[in-house]
Amino acid sequence: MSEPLIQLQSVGVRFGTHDVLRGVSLDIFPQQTVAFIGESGCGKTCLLKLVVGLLQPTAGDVLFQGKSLRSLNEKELTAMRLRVGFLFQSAALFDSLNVFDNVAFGLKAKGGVAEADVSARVVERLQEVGLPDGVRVKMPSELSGGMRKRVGLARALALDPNVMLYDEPTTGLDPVMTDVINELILQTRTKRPVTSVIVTHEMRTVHKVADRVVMFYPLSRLAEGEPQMIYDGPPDGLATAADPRVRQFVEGRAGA
Ligand SMILES: Nc1ncnc2c1ncn2[C@@H]1O[C@H](COP(=O)(O)OP(=O)(O)OP(=O)(O)O)[C@@H](O)[C@H]1O
Repeated sequence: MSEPLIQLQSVGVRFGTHDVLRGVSLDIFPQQTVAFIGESGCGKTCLLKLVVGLLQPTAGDVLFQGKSLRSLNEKELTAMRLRVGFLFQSAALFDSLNVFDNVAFGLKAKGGVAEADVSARVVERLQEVGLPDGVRVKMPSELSGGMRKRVGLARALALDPNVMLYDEPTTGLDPVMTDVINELILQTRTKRPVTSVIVTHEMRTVHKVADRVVMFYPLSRLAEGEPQMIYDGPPDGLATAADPRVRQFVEGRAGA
């Protein structure tokens, strides 16, 4: 197997006296699509933030291509982040910019791309996520939730990222739009050699797009020393997982 792209080594995260993650070790390999699942508050979003250095671990280390994020200076960290696309739950568009400028934002900020090339790239990405041409001049407030998600995805893809991070990409969408976004996530990974990490509550999304699932358990409900990762395997192994907490979760039953 190739070298891991992202490595978490005995990572811990604590806010004040509140321990959120403890002793999490995980290797993510190039072109994997990994889904992080687990009940609310178990630290999934913190894990995404750790991967791009938006959150510093209070213990252990996070490595990107074998290099500790701690060892990167601000310039190197920025260069690394430019290789990572995000799609947040709210799509996080700039409300004062139209769709074109939202999608172009990263390209312009990065610099060194000719105006005509920026335009061509924006048009291409909007087409890729299935948005009609006319959407370019619309403001985010004029768009439906599903369209905002698509614009968010187009924006994330504009920089041709090596890594895509999705934080609950289908939460709050109707079943049809959920399917559209799942398809787009799939399409994104079949079109390019991208490594994806998806935080989601939606089992349909897990089954449709992930090739690996990691389930986390809230530290507050674990005994000292018990591992926080309670499943690491393919989606089709979830229903028959040895750990009853995993089966309970995927069946949507409340745990103990
Ligand atoms: N900046 C912060 N300061 C203090 N506490 C924080 C901070 N960020 C996260 N937390 C706490 O860490 C815990 C885990 O948060 P996180 O958002 O990673 O959970 P999650 O598993 O993604 O939850 P959800 O599924 O509800 O989004 C929560 O208890 C949260 O309140």
